[in-house]
Amino acid sequence: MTTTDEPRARTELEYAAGFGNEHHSEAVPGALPSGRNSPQRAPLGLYAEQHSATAFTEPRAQNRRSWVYRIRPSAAHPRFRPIDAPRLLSAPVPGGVADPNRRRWNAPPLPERPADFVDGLSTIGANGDVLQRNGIAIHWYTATTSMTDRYFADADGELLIVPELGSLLLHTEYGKLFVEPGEIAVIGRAVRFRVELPDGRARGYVCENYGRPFTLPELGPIGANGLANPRDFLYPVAAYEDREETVQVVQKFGGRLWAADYDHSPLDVVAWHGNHAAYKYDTARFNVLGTVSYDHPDPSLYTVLTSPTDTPGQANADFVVFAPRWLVGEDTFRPPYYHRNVMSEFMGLVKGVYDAKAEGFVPGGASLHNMWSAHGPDAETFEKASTAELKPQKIDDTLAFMFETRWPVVTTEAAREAAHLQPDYDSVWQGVRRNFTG
Ligand SMILES: O=C(O)Cc1cc(O)ccc1O
Ligand SMILES: [Fe+2]
Repeated sequence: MTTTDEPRARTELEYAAGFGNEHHSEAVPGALPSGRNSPQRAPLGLYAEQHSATAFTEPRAQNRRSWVYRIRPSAAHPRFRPIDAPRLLSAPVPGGVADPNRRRWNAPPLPERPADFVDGLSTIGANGDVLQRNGIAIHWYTATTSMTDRYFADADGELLIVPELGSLLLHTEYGKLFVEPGEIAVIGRAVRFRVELPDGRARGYVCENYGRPFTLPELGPIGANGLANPRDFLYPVAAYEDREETVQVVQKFGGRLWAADYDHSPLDVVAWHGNHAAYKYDTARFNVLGTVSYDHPDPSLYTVLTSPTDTPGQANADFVVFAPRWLVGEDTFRPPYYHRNVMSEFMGLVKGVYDAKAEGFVPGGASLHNMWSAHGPDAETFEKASTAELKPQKIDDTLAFMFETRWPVVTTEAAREAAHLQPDYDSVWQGVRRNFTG
């Protein structure tokens, strides 16, 4: 197999910066036609092809499409056949239960048998409808082998990947992304890729977004800067595989996996331009804003990316990070308040301790507080935070995140029966004392 650049040290990969920019990149000089997208004959004998991630007619501010110049048009492939993937499910979840109970899981174990990124996808829950292009699915991935002769594409949604353990080298149609815990990657809908595991094993979370592509939230009165700044989103530069041998291409389509044997690599894009691709973001770059007076602001202030719906403010999914930050609120209960929320909240932990839970919410684990389910600090956290001296305090060495969504997350049987489900999550609030002095 020949590639444009053999695996290089992680830090040496090149990127192009800017969220949603009209990026352009060529792995071979002259591969990108100038002045038009589809010349009579594309340069270097390449085929021109458009990838439309939004309807042709969507407003400019939303429109996502890229032009790629590849060795063979994507159309050159044989028939797809369905393959089994019993743990990778879609909405509506078969046998799923919309459950008001709060759930918490420990980290899932890594597979004992070799499993690549696709084999290791296991669905926790989903909402909406995969065929209606609304809702999300939430998966864990646990992988112990790299994808070498196998490629994946998700026609059902874009993939927001949150690594918790081990780095990922994502070889995509648009080039390579190296992503490690603390960073996130988004693979655009239907972008073909394969996942290499530089550390030999990997675990993390995936939000499969069936709805509108993730975008940056509006900033309103915050102003022109802040939260996740557009220039910190990094896109790959073109890098192609020129490979003429049998490989398997797996696509997720309509909630099932389908496979076809190609006689070449689908990562044969020599040049591209556009704004539909894959990108990564380092959460350490998140400009955390908070109170400098009193009270605990709502966590929407920590939104990195949002997938909007037609109802303003009601996200299909928000991706929110609880990153290191200073707490300075005066006369304030500083951790997350007790609350009930019509939106549903799935949380994961990449590292450290989350400030609402003294213990039990562990890296690689997860919690689900569905629509209106009452939650908030555990007993120990309340005791400490309600009596602490309110000096400026740095929350450090931690990264929790939330996928917040307008519909309840319907859990899979596998998630409800998992050995790593904590049996008695409710008890974390049992010790909350009665303090009423009447
Ligand atoms: O439940 C959670 O821990 C997430 C959360 C955090 C916060 O700071 C305020 C509200 C909220 O739902
Ligand atoms: Fe919450």
